[in-house]
This record gives sequence, structure tokens and C-alpha cells, in this order.
Amino acid sequence: MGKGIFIIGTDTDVGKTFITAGITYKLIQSGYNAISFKPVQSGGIIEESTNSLIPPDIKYIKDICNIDCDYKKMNTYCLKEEVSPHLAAKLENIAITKEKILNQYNELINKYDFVIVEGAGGIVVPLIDNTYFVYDLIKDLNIDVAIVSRAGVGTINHTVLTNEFLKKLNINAKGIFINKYHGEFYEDDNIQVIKDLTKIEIVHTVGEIKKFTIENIKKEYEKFDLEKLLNLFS
Ligand SMILES: Nc1ncnc2c1ncn2[C@@H]1O[C@H](COP(=O)(O)OP(=O)(O)OP(=O)(O)O)[C@@H](O)[C@H]1O
Ligand SMILES: C[C@H](N)[C@H](N)CCCCCC(=O)O
Ligand SMILES: [Mg+2]
Repeated sequence: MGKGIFIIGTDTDVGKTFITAGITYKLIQSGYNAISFKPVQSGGIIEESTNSLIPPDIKYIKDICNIDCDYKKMNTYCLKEEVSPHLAAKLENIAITKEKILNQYNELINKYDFVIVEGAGGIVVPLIDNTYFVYDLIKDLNIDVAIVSRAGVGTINHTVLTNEFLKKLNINAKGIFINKYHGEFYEDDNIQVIKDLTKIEIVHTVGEIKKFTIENIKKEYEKFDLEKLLNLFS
């Protein structure tokens, strides 16, 4: 049985997919059998060659990591509207069930050394109306958690709130990834305050890539400290 890591963000758009891809990339490069999993994607895109709805987060990861696996194995629900998953599902008359997600995760965890799971938005995002949230899924998966936070102004509040919420549920995040760092003095202070307040290890700090090319992205991913990651998530 493999090891799962759930990547939660302090918000949508903070870089969960970017970091999930980086971890998966580095693991694969180092010889591990790793895969990523996006249980619920809202804002699916049409793949021209097949004219089918596909999850863009998984497309990015498959492309960067060169993963040859069916979208349907790496994603349970792919919804059209780019809104909260519970609403996107309702608009399409799709009934999300946790059993389907858990079964799919179990299949992956039995096959791979590592399954890097990407949430949707932040921790309190509803997947099923007002009854099932991203944090419920984390509980059901019984999985380690890493937080992705922005480096810039606003991140102290978002990161500490996310962690306090997790703590209330007895979920101890094991690491934080700081994303889109520009080397500004206030970002360094943000990182220090986050460390002091959460007492969680910063796994890695990633700069904002100006020229977002595959080559530059891979260069950034190669800098990920795999040893630190494996120590924290052992
Ligand atoms: N370090 C970075 N440098 C440059 N661009 C980045 C970086 N990290 C993320 N991005 C870009 O920022 C945007 C948001 O990142 P990403 O898609 O990973 O966010 P997300 O948290 O996964 O969002 P969602 O909640 O929609 O899943 C994307 O366009 C991505 O390419
Ligand atoms: C559509 C977006 N990119 C994400 N996939 C879903 C974000 C849901 C956010 C819900 C909320 O917190 O208001
Ligand atoms: Mg994403």
C-alpha cells in the first residue's frame, strides 16, 4: 500500500495544481511510482481530439510529468462550471458520492507508491451541498496533509485560519509550501510569522516563474527537496 498526501490550498488559485505537479514530478524523477488524483474538478475543458470534458488540473500534471494514465483514473468528477463543486454538480444534475471517490483513491493507493491528492479551492469548500466538505474527504481518506500558501500580503491570515480549522478537526498538517515568492522583505516576514504561529515546517518556497515554459517549470520542480518531503511525510 502506498502513501497519500492531500494538498489543500488556503484559497483557490494559490498553486495547488502547480505544487501537486512538482511533488509528483520529483517523485517520478527519483524512481517512485507516483500519481496524482483530483477527486472533484470544476471548470472542466473540452479536449478537441476526443470532444470530451477533461480536468485541466490533471491535464497539466499529465503533460508535465509525462504520465500515461486515463483521465478517469486520476479524477472522479469533472464538472463544467467553474464554480464551487457542490454548485457545479447541482447545475449538471450530478450526484457526487463520497464512496465513488474513496473507491477510486483505494485503487490508486494499492497500485502506486505515492498518490498526491489535490483538493478543490480551500478547506471549507462544499463538495455535496451543505453536507460534505473538502475537510470531510480528508477525514475519510485518513491521509496526511500539506498546505499551499501564497507568499504575498494576506497569506498570514489565510494560512493560520486554514491551520486552525484543521487543528479543530484533529488534522495536523505536516508541511507548508509557500508559492509565488518574489524575494520581498514582507514575504520573508510572512513566512517567519506563519512558521511561528503554526509551528509547521516549510517544505519548500517556490518563486513566481516569469516565463511559464515547460523547461522553466521543470527547472523549478527539480529544486524541490525530496529528502525533506519524504522525512516529513514518512
Ligand atoms: N510558482 C508559480 N509561478 C508562476 N505561475 C504559477 C506559479 N504557481 C502557480 N502559477 C499559476 O497560477 C495559476 C493558479 O495556479 P494553480 O492552478 O496551481 O492553482 P490551484 O490552487 O490549483 O487552483 P484551483 O483551486 O483552481 O485548483 C495557474 O495559472 C498557474 O499556472
Ligand atoms: C473553480 C475553482 N477554480 C475551483 N476549482 C473551485 C473553487 C471553489 C471555491 C468555493 C469557495 O470557497 O467559495
Ligand atoms: Mg488546481
